[in-house]
Amino acid sequence: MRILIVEDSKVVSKILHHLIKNELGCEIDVAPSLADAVVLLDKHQYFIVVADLNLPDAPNGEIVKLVLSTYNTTCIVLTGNLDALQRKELLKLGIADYIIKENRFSYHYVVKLIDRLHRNQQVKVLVADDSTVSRKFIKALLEQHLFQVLEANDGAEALAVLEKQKDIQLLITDYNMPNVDGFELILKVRERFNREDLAIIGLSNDNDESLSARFIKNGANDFLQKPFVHEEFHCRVLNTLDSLDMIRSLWEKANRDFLTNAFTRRYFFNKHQDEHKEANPFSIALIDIDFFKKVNDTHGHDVGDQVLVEFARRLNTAFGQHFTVARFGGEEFVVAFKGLDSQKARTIMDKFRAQSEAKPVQTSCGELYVTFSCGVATLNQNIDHLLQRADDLLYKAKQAGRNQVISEA
Ligand SMILES: Nc1nc2c(ncn2[C@@H]2O[C@H](COP(=O)(O)OP(=O)(O)OP(=O)(O)O)[C@@H](O)[C@H]2O)c(=O)[nH]1
Repeated sequence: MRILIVEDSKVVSKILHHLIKNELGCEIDVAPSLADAVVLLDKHQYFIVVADLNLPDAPNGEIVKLVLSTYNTTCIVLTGNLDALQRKELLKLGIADYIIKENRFSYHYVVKLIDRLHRNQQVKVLVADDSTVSRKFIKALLEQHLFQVLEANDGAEALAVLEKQKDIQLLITDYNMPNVDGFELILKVRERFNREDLAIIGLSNDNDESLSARFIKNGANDFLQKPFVHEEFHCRVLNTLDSLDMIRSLWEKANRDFLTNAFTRRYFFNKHQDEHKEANPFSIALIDIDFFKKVNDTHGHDVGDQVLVEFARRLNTAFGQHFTVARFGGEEFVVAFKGLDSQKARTIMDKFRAQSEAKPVQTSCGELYVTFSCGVATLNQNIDHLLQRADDLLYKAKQAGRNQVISEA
């Protein structure tokens, strides 16, 4: 990504250049005037132009129109002050945002906004509203912030879109809609999508004061009363997505092992604790790398870590798409084979064992050949009992000489 700063104050452009470079590491050009900016805009494709409204050769914000219309590039406006009329005109032109140069937080906000806009390109937002005018208006605002926008005419259509496109991160829904209204929609959506999967902002032009609290109590992350101003809309969307990122990162920390990125023991139990209540066969393979202590003792802990990372990667590549792969601790992993009996699970595990044994792990100390032992058991009581049986079988595999998979008869 390449950014252009158009700013005649050397101090301001230096601060911005420093912050953007440090935090985003992207390429940055600086133009002190409109004429210099045109030369650079003709030469490069910019992701964002951060432009000062008052330039020596363009004192009335001419740069903004030029960037938006001639170069079709997203523009963030920097200004010392802004009156109500100027603000209205800038928003009408379709700038991403304006920032008043007040203090150091203003410059940090610019950096945060550029980063957000960059990430927004991958973020899908669904707008559910039966009013075409309102939907198109919200869509235009979201597109100024570079989101991928999908539309639904009512709650039922929104549910169908969410069902098809599982990677939508934000739903913005109106309250009054035919078929399925905003409340019903949120309730149905929350049955299927957790807060770490999907954020929701409710909207309404209804005068009912209790509406915002009702929306939030029913599972929305935020609520906006119509009509709203551009800036408030953008701030709410930004905040909501920031908290979604935060929730996701906390979730990852709790459920993914830091070293190998495999799921944690905690995730495994949360997901499979109640498996015995379902009728399907359910097997687990408990896996333990052979003589792993020797790897550490001979080559050092770092090389041991490299082996663990590669081993987890192999397990994930082989099974991760359909089954749960978790690190139970140390050099012990588990694969939950939902839908497979122990014979089937043993067969595919043994195939994986043979492939893994034949392929050396590349480490900083060279190639290392690693084997593992494994016990496979099928659920007939509860998950703790199942793990105990798999552990007994794993012990048998170790006793029988290692590098083998033993399952229940
Ligand atoms: N590098 C590294 N080593 C770990 C980690 N967690 C546990 N270990 C080491 O894994 C080793 C496990 O050793 P043991 O339980 O004796 O098992 P083993 O050497 O694999 O022997 P068998 O299981 O009997 O084949 C210990 O040396 C632990 O210190 C880790 O995150 N990184």
